[in-house]
Amino acid sequence: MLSTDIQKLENGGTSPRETTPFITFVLGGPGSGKGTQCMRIVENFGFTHLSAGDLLRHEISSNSEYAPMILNTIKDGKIVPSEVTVKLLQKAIESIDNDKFLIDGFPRSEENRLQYERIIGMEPNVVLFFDCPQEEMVKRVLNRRQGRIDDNEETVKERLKVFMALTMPVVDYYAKRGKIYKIDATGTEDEIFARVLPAFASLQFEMDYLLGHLTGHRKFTEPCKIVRLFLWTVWPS
Ligand SMILES: Nc1ncnc2c1ncn2[C@@H]1O[C@H](COP(=O)(O)OP(=O)(O)OP(=O)(O)O)[C@@H](O)[C@H]1O
Ligand SMILES: Nc1ccn([C@@H]2O[C@H](COP(=O)(O)O)[C@@H](O)[C@H]2O)c(=O)n1
Repeated sequence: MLSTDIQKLENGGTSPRETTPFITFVLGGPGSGKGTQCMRIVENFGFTHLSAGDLLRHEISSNSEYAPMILNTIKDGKIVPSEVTVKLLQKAIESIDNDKFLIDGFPRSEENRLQYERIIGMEPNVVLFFDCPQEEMVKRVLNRRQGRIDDNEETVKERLKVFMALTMPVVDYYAKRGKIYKIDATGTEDEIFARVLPAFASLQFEMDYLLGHLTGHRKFTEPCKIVRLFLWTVWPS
């Protein structure tokens, strides 16, 4: 039996949320600092952090029927089949009482993205992309020392290949749709967070409006987006 009741979800077991949550996808290569910056965004902006990698690692440690497949896929630096990852995300989103989510390390491929759209049925509101040179990412991964099975030279090489071949097309897709906030992920954690802050500051009004924390008319949504993009253009970091 799955720890996450994937089967139950396939049968429509979990009740849908009443409000549409504000979804931020967080992308970047291995070791680019996504998880580190997500923790700070959570502290400052009240998001719930859902790391796709953590959800998959949780499946391994809870010995679900998918555990051996997920373990081998992570060990090889490849991508777990999208239906598994999306069901885990769906279950988490539907069971957590918050209306703002940071979905970290997802979508890793066009297949991930399409499966998410098919099952969850909505687009992300914004996508943060942590842009980091490969040699810096490798250095950070090899210094992480948290006992991760994929933090070794061989797997990180494969993860970088997968990132360039499968994840970058997703970044390009969202860039074309005007949803990408590209963050220079070099420097100290503080310096990087100082670049993240203006992105969320410029989104605050739109988030509050969309989530019904402000009163007003729906026609304000488009002007909000224009103001947000303007602020981001003149003051990106
Ligand atoms: N700006 C930084 N400078 C140096 N080290 C950093 C910086 N930001 C994060 N790190 C460290 O680099 C390692 C990788 O960071 P983190 O886990 O946040 O990256 P990630 O993008 O979530 O990685 P992955 O996709 O592999 O899970 C961690 O050990 C973290 O403490
Ligand atoms: N959408 C995803 C996310 C992750 N994986 C697998 O987990 C590994 C670790 O992910 P992190 O985000 O914690 O770095 C990753 O290399 C993949 O093997 C996945 O398949 N799909």
